[in-house]
Amino acid sequence: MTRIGILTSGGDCPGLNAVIRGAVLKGRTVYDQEFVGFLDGWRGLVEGDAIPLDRSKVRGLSHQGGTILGTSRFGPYQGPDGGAQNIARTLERMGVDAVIAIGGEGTAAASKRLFEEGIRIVGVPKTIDNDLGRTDYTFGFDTAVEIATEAIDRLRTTGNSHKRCMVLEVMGREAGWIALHSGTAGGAHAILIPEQPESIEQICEWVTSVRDRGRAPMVVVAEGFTLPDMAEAYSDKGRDEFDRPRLGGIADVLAPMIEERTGIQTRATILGYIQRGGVPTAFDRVLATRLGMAVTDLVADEEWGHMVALHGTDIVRVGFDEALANHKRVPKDRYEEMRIIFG
Ligand SMILES: Nc1ncnc2c1ncn2[C@@H]1O[C@H](COP(=O)(O)OP(=O)(O)O)[C@@H](O)[C@H]1O
Ligand SMILES: O=P(O)(O)OC[C@H]1O[C@](O)(COP(=O)(O)O)[C@@H](O)[C@@H]1O
Ligand SMILES: [Mg+2]
Repeated sequence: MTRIGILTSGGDCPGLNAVIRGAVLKGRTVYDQEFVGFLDGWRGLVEGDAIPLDRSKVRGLSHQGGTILGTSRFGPYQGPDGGAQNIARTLERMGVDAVIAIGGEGTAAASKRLFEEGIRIVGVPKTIDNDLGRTDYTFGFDTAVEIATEAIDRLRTTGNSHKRCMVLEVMGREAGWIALHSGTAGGAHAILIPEQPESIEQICEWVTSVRDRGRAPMVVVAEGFTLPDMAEAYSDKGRDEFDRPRLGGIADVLAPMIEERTGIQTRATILGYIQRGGVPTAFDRVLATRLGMAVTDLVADEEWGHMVALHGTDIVRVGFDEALANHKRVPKDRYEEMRIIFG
């Protein structure tokens, strides 16, 4: 019997629990695999802190947001017990044969390094930003887009009543997928993403033309968006555990600029962690369950160094290196497609 340790790492998102459930149910049923769950991401692996995961533990999990295992931005090379050699010893001591790491590009980069140093590890892609390469969609993204779209719908009615310009900030550190999709679904008059700088003059031109038609302008901005004169994304919250700037707040920067230049009352809303909380959509539950089930095949086939991914409607296998080499940002033509109707 193969004993597998599962961990969830990086930012959480709806669907993580559905992956865990899918893996445990299929692994037990088809391959007679046994599971433990490492707690709080890589920390649990490094410190050998795990709980047993049997059928009863994953019951009813597919609709539950968050992760029952906890997550963190702790790194596998961190601390006196970190590093591949120590981890190999810890796994042996715990009788764990293989690791399933559910995470984004940071987790995949760490997994790749561990794999190259001999750890039997496979992955499941996770990112709410949807920017991991070689997979069409990641679970959590659809849920975030639904939540952001509902926010736009709600902001519209209050914006219309007051004839105000409403600026909604959504997540998207380096990729503007959530902004592009929710802005498109909600009929935003301008969508601002990290990949495409827009000048404040251009933004105000769109806002003014909307007002001139008697409408209340709706602007959706991703947290990683920069104006042409900004060297980096707006951050006033210090740094995260991995020493990256914590983003958030660009909407508060833009709103007074728009108000001052256009004379239109402008209000900012930062959606924040609401996008990552709560129940996953049906789409995300299905995707997460399928990915969780498929990753047990990777372990059974000993395809270490690979992760499962969505291509069209198929679940396929891709190498960590391949996924990491293709950071999936919004292509110019996808942005231009919508930009035509801004304003
Ligand atoms: N290149 C790397 N080498 C080793 N560890 C890494 C690397 N990149 C990220 N990590 C670790 O993996 C954790 C998860 O990555 P992070 O980028 O925070 O989330 P995600 O996996 O969701 O992208 C990081 O906080 C860090 O501790
Ligand atoms: O939980 P934290 O560290 O505040 O993370 C916030 C960041 O996580 C994200 O949600 C993306 O996280 P993932 O790539 O890990 O899914 C970003 O959009 C946001 O900048
Ligand atoms: Mg990341």
